[in-house]
Amino acid sequence: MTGELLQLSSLSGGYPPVSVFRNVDLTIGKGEAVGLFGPNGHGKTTLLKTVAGLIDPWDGEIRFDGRRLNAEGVMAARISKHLNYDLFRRRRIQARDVVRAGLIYVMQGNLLFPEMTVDEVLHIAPSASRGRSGVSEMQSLVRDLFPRLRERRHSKIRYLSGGERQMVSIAVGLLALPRLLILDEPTLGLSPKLRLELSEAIARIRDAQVPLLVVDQNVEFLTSLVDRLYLFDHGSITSEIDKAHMPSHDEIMTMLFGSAP
Ligand SMILES: Nc1ncnc2c1ncn2[C@@H]1O[C@H](COP(=O)(O)OP(=O)(O)OP(=O)(O)O)[C@@H](O)[C@H]1O
Repeated sequence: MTGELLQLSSLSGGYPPVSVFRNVDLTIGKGEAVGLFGPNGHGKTTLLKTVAGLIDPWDGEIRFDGRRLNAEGVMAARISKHLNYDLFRRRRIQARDVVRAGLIYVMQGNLLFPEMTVDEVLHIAPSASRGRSGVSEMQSLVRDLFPRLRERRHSKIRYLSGGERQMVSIAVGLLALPRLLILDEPTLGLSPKLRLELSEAIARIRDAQVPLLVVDQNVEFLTSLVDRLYLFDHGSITSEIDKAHMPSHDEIMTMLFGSAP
């Protein structure tokens, strides 16, 4: 394995019995920032949740730093729709193992504990990085990136704006000392000013050498951020584009939809 951090090979999955993505081949090299762009509802989040160990893959391979994270073989059909599949069949991938390996997924929609304060949430985050060095450096990067969180440190999560919650979510991901940080729609639903603030913070995370996989609907943000961009359509990767050959917004729209809107 040469320099690959994440390697997905012929990965397929979905919500049984509905297939959502199929035969996905995707790699992220050490130190790389990679983007995934495509229409809504075509399976990007389902793919990311599968890589994060939240959903069992149906077929294919997830390798992280050369180590296989999912069990070998093809997932058999579900025996009964009335039974909890997880109760009688071993999971094919464990979210706990994925996190311990350093693959950290910041979900879409800021799923945080609403009754906890910012400080409380940020203090439990480093437990995922037990025994690894670099926590204080990461804490200092987080303080630099999101000074607003210091001002809001005694506030409960439920009282934060959408942008502030997104900052907390990304901060939690960083404090877990990711070897790869996956961000799912980090700028979704934010005002233009906050979107810019978040985009700049994510560019600084890239500059701090944290490998990234980012899904976002803002294609200009993605193309300026990443070393490589994958286009994703109807559950499959349709193109892989290098930074040196990055198309314009209109060209990407034409590649995906046949014409720019
Ligand atoms: N928990 C679920 N159970 C069953 N189907 C689901 C579930 N979550 C999502 N889906 C379906 O899976 C398909 C892919 O959704 P997914 O959220 O992965 O797409 P997406 O490309 O990330 O879109 P978006 O950008 O809107 O989140 C959609 O048809 C969606 O309705």
